[in-house]
Amino acid sequence: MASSYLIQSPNFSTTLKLPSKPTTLKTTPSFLPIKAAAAASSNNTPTPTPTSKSSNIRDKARHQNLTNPPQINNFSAKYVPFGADPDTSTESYSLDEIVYRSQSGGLLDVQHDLSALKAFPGSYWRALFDSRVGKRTWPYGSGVWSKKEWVLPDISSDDIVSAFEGNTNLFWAERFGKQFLGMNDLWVKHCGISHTGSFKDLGMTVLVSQVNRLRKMNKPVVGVGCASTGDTSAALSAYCASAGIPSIVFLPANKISIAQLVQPIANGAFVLSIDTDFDGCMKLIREVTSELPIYLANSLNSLRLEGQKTAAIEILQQFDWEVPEWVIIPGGNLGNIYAFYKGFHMCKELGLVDKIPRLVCAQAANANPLYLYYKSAWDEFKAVKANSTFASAIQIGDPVSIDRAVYALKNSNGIVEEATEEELMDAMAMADSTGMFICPHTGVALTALMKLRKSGVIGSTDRTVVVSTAHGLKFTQSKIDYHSNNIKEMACSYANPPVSVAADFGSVMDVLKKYLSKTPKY
Ligand SMILES: Cc1ncc(COP(=O)(O)O)c(C=O)c1O
Ligand SMILES: N[C@@H](CCOP(=O)(O)O)C(=O)O
Repeated sequence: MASSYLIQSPNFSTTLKLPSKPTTLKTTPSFLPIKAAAAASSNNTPTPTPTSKSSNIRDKARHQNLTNPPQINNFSAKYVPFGADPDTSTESYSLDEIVYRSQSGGLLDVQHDLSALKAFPGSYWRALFDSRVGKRTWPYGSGVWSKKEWVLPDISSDDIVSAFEGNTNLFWAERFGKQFLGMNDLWVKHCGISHTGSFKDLGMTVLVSQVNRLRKMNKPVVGVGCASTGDTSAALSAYCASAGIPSIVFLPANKISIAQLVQPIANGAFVLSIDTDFDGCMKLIREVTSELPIYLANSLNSLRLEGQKTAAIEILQQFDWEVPEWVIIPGGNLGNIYAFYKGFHMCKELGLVDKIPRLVCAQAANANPLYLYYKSAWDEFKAVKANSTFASAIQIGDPVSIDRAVYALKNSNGIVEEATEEELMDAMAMADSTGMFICPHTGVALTALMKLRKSGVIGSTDRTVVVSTAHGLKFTQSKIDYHSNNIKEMACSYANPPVSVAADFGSVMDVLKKYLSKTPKY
C-alpha cells in the first residue's frame, strides 16, 4: 500500500486518509487540525467543548480554533494587475486595501501564492474539499468557503458572512439532451437554485465578508454599492442585510423584472431607479465610489470572482474530478466566464485534474459586443448600445471584464455564440417542457449548445455542462408572455396556453377528449 498519513479535516468530523505525505511542507497549515496539529503543538491546553445548548456553529468554529490554534499559515493572496507579467511586474496590493484598478487603469486579479498551495498534492485538495460537502461546520458548509484556502485564505471565520451558498445541483438533463439534441451526457449546473436565486451569491459572500473585515479594521467603508440588472443587487442587499451593512443599488429604470426589483427593496437597500441602462448605471456607480466611501461590489472588483470560481471547482468535484469536454456560460458583464476559467485552471495548476474544459460564452444577439469581437477574429473591440432582450440580466453593451473574458476564451480554446430573442425563448420553453424551469439567460446558453451541436462542433457523446445562472421564478413575466402568444413578431412555437372552459362536466369532457386524442399511447 502507498505510504499514507492520517489527518483530520478542518471540519473536525472526518478523518482523511491521504495518499502520500507532502514532502515540501515546512509548517503545519491551519487546516491540518486536531491530530496533526496536536502533535505539532503538544502543550496546547484544551478548552472545554461548548455545550450544544450554549453554542452555535460559529462558536464551535471559534472553540476549535482555541483548542487547535491556527498554525503559521503559508497561504496568502494579493491583488496584482490583470495580465501583468509576473517576472517583471512589482505592482501588488493587500486585499485589505480599497483598490479596484491598477496604476495604469487596468483590471486587477487576485493572485494566490501557488507555491504554498502546491506544497500539497492534488489528491490532498480533492480529499479536503470532498470532506467538507454536506456538513454544517462553519464556514466550510458553504460551497464557497469549503474552498477557503483558495478563496480568501487570510480571513477569520468570524468575519465571514455566508448563507451556505454553493453546492448547487448538477442536473442530468436526460430528456432535453435525448429529445432535442441526441445527447446522453448533458448536464445543467443550477447556480440559480441559491439563496437569492442567482450565481451572484457565490461572489457576494466573499465580497461582503471582506467588507465586514475591513469595517472591523476601521477602514472607511460606510456602505457597499453596485449597478445592477437585478441579480447583483439582490445578492448584495441580502448579504449586507445579514451583516448589518448598508447597501446602495443603482438600477436601470423599467429594465429589470419585478421579482428582481423587490429583492433589494425587501432587504432594506437604498434603491435608486435611474433613467438609463445598465452601462449608464455602471458608469455612475464607478464615479460615485471614487468620491464617497462606498465599496464597489460589481465584478470589476476581482474579489467577487474568487467566490464565483468555486462553481467551476464544484462541477469537477461533482463529476468525481473528471473533466467535462464543454462548459457553456451566458455572458453579460463578463466576469463569470473568467471566474470559471480561473477555477478550472487552478484545479489543473494544483494537480486536481489534468486538463480544463473548452468554454463557450453565449450572448443575446441584442447585446453581443463579445460575439462581434470574436467574429472579427479579436481584431477590434467595440462597445455596443445594448437593445432590450428577454435575457434582461445580460443587457450589457460595454462589459467591464472584456479583457478577462478574452483571456479565458483564448486559453480554453473557447467559442462565442449568440441567440436571437426567438431562439432563446424557444430554447427556454423547450427546456421547461422537459421539467426544468430555467431563466432566459440559460435559454441563451442552450441556444449556443443547439447551434454547436447542429454544426457538429459538440459531439453527441461529449460531456457538456450548461451553466444556469438564475432561477426561472425571477423571470415569470417572459414565460407568461411567451405562453400567451403575446410577443410581437415571435411564433412562440412551444407555447402552451391554458384552455378556458365552462364549468360543466360536458364541456370539460369535450376538451379532455380532444387533448387525449392527440397524446401518444391513449
Ligand atoms: C442571470 C445572469 N446570467 C448571466 C449573467 C452574466 O454574467 P457576467 O456579467 O459575469 O457575464 C448575469 C449578470 O450579468 C446574470 O444576472
Ligand atoms: N447581471 C448583473 C450585471 C452586473 O454584473 P456584475 O457581475 O458585474 O455585478 C446583475 O445582476 O446586476
